[in-house]
Amino acid sequence: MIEMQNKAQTPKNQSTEKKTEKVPNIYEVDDLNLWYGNDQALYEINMDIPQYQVTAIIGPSGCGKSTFLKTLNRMVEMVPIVKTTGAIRYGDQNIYEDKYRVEDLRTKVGMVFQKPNPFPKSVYDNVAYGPRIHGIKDKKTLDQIVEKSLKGAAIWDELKDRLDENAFGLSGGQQQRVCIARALAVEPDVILMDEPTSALDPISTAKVEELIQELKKDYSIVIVTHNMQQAARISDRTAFFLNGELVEYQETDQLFQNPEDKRTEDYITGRFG
Ligand SMILES: Nc1ncnc2c1ncn2[C@@H]1O[C@H](COP(=O)(O)OP(=O)(O)OP(=O)(O)O)[C@@H](O)[C@H]1O
Repeated sequence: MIEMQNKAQTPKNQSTEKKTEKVPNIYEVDDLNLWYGNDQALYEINMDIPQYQVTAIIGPSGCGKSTFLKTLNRMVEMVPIVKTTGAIRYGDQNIYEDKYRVEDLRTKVGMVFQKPNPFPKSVYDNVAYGPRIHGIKDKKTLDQIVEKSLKGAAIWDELKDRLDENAFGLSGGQQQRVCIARALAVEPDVILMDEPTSALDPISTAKVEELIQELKKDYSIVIVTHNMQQAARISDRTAFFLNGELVEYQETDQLFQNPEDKRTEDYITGRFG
């Protein structure tokens, strides 16, 4: 557990008191190891991820950032040669236990990828996709979900008159916010983001960063980023990975201003990576 200003004890959408309390964790990662075939990509990762905060994962290319992110929704298992040991607790359950239903996890954990990946469908159908899969057919309910999700992704005003247009016709920044709306539409608890702004221009990047700050009131966010300035701007806690190890995990200000590990210092001062 982490001592810091609490934003998490209150239910969603309620104002939060500023007081120092323990922040509950959304995930607790215990001794996680991961191999692709014989190659180990993650080593003994222990990490508590706090609820209703932004947790950034930084580190040089190939250090295991995306792999780690994809362990949090078990998407990493889509690679058949993957093997893991250890545990990731979500709530009171280990999501790597045989009996855990991965479908349950998928409704609670949304994911946004590096390149905007809308479906070749209308804006409306992109956002309504998840709810429809979950059996919602009523048009009025779907209309409400689409509006709420696009508002949540700060793109309703831009798109409310273009809901029938193909999402492929939108700008990259708009596409990415539609993808965020698509993730929000199934009302997840967590949003995993894998370099969500690396394909965007600076203005769209600023919009998505602003949006992330809004979203953390209602969602727990874990974001992989190559961009250290971005991690410093938007995250509450930052984890520095190197060669598959979690070298340092701190409150973001502390990690960037006063890192404990020499390797972290070398990385954030640009000595490698
Ligand atoms: N599908 C896969 N099959 C085999 N090895 C993989 C696979 N995906 C990743 N790896 C290996 O696992 C290690 C970690 O890769 P990962 O993509 O998680 O790193 P990363 O830090 O996200 O890198 P980048 O910043 O370049 O995206 C690398 O050595 C990579 O080659």
